[in-house]
Amino acid sequence: MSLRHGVQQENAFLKNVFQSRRMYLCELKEDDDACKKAQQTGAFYLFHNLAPLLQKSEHQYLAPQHSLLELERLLSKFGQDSQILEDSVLIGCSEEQEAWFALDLGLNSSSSINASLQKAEIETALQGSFIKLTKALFELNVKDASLLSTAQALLRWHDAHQFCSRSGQPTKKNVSGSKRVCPSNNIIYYPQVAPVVITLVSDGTRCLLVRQSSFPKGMYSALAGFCDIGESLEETVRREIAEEVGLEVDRLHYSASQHWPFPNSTLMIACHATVKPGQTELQVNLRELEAAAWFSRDEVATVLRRNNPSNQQQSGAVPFWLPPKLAIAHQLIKEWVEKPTCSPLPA
Ligand SMILES: NC(=O)c1ccc[n+]([C@@H]2O[C@H](COP(=O)([O-])OP(=O)(O)OC[C@H]3O[C@@H](n4cnc5c(N)ncnc54)[C@H](O)[C@@H]3O)[C@@H](O)[C@H]2O)c1
Ligand SMILES: [Mg+2]
Repeated sequence: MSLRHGVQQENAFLKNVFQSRRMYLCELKEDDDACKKAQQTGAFYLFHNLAPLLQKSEHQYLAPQHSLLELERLLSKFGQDSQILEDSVLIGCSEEQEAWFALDLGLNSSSSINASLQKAEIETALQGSFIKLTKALFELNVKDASLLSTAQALLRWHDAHQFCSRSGQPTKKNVSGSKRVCPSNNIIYYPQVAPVVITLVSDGTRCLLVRQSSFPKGMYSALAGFCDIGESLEETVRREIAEEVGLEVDRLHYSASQHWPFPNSTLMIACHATVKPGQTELQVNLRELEAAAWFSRDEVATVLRRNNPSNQQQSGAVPFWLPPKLAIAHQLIKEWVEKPTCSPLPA
């Protein structure tokens, strides 16, 4: 077998695995019986008031999985019936089609008659701790960070959408948690995503970094803003940049996107934008930003190389730091530093 043929076969195999995983997830989302069956052999990630159960291992957190049987034993140990399991949501599946679910033991949902379980007691029983995602996200591996972010967003959405906004009646979740339905009028509610554009603005030689007062001390990032209803992404980019720093965008191009769990789960759409040389004077909107400034490629490259606030405090040499690797702002900034001459598309 030639090398090329071998690579083609492997690619075809990977494509099949990906395809069958997608099809399986699609079936579980819509088919309540299939999803209930998948719970029997599936794995559960646990939360308490939207904080995931984690175990500390050396320099990172691990997210333990539990089987349905283990959960039923846990609930019975605490004198709870297993009705709370109906609140679990489907968050993904393995290549071997083991379905993954998330369940919050601390939220009092309408479908659960159980009082929320005591956090400390569960932590002791499961040898872990419920840790806020804001604290743990950057110490998780990429797969767990993504799964737990999705899980938290879905659990939060269900917790906040238990009643129909038309009839006021309780809505009912399907088994997978991909929707809720109002039994009195059949209105279907689907989990919502708020789109946000995040843009790294450049004048060709420098990039614009900004600070909000809510950012950790010393951290600068790219400029971000929520899409208004009726806007295209391009319109949002132009409006946000005009509103926050008073600049006019010349060209922009799309880079990548990311689900972001903070503060309430958004879809971050990342772009690069350029302004015309000579039109770089900033009018910083101090209601939105604490500071905004142009930084040279060398300054940004230096900070990227040693991007850890504590390192910088020790040396005292670098006055600011950038978002961590997992954040799409970091990727945008890295792209700009590494590909200074990438040609922008017309907006
Ligand atoms: N992943 C990353 O790298 C990264 C980097 C920077 C910012 N962010 C995220 O981008 C998001 C938006 O940035 P921003 O705060 O500059 O946005 P912004 O400039 O639009 O300002 C926020 C304000 O927009 C209004 N708003 C409009 N629609 C909203 C909605 N659906 N939800 C909440 N507020 C809404 C509110 O008044 C809010 O105070 C933040 O949630 C932040 O966490 C992510
Ligand atoms: Mg903003």
